[in-house]
Amino acid sequence: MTATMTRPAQAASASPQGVSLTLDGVTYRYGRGRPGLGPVTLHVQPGEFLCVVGPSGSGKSTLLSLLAGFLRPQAGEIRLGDTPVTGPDPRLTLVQQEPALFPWRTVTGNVAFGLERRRFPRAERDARVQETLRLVGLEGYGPRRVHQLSGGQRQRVSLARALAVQPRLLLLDEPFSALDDRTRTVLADELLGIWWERKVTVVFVTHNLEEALALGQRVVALRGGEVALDAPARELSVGRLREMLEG
Ligand SMILES: Nc1ncnc2c1ncn2[C@@H]1O[C@H](COP(=O)(O)OP(=O)(O)OP(=O)(O)O)[C@@H](O)[C@H]1O
Repeated sequence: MTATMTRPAQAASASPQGVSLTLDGVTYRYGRGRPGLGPVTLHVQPGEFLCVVGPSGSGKSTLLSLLAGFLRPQAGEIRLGDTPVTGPDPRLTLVQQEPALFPWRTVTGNVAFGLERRRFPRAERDARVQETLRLVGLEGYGPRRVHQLSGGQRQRVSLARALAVQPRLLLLDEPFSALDDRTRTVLADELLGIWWERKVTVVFVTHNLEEALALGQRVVALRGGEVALDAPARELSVGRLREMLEG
């Protein structure tokens, strides 16, 4: 990443919309060998912005799949607030590396998708779509088709779709890695603004150590499915993180 990002100085403060996230001895095994993840114990505060880094195969995707409720841990428990996560949970949404948008729908249709599924009344749905498009800088793009958009704009739509339902936990899986450096920096900066405005809890997975340090209040590094490091971003450097991950 080339340009600098300006992180709001403080954690999201008064009455965050975000919910706390707790992993208590969470373990997931794909087969008989070593666990793909775990055991992992971790607590994320409401409104906190956590970045998760780690080399290929360290368990990042497994962690997100568990948080999203796509996988169920064989041991331990995941909780949002006080409630265990036992499957896909309406309080959280996931933004993936490749925006999985519906090409036959307009931008509005894509952003409205989650609201339709949750049976929001038409007027509220329309208002939320407009508000969310403004939030991601796509005001006026509603009638466009997805194929008329750039990669960065498509990822904005994906982010808008995730935000429109006003999640209390936002999961992001390498959301900017397919974008060029400049677009990546602009979107990362905007994500920070959105986090600040919405006060949502964020878990952001990335390979990019600079991105993790620029965005996260706190960084967790996974190695071999376990937490190798968990520290405030301000106490870390790219060099220290690299050493930890390679060591
Ligand atoms: N479907 C699967 N079947 C068997 N083992 C798997 C499966 N998916 C992941 N694993 C194993 O679980 C471990 C963690 O993988 P995971 O995909 O979570 O890592 P990752 O950090 O997301 O990697 P990457 O950055 O390459 O996406 C690895 O050892 C991997 O080989």
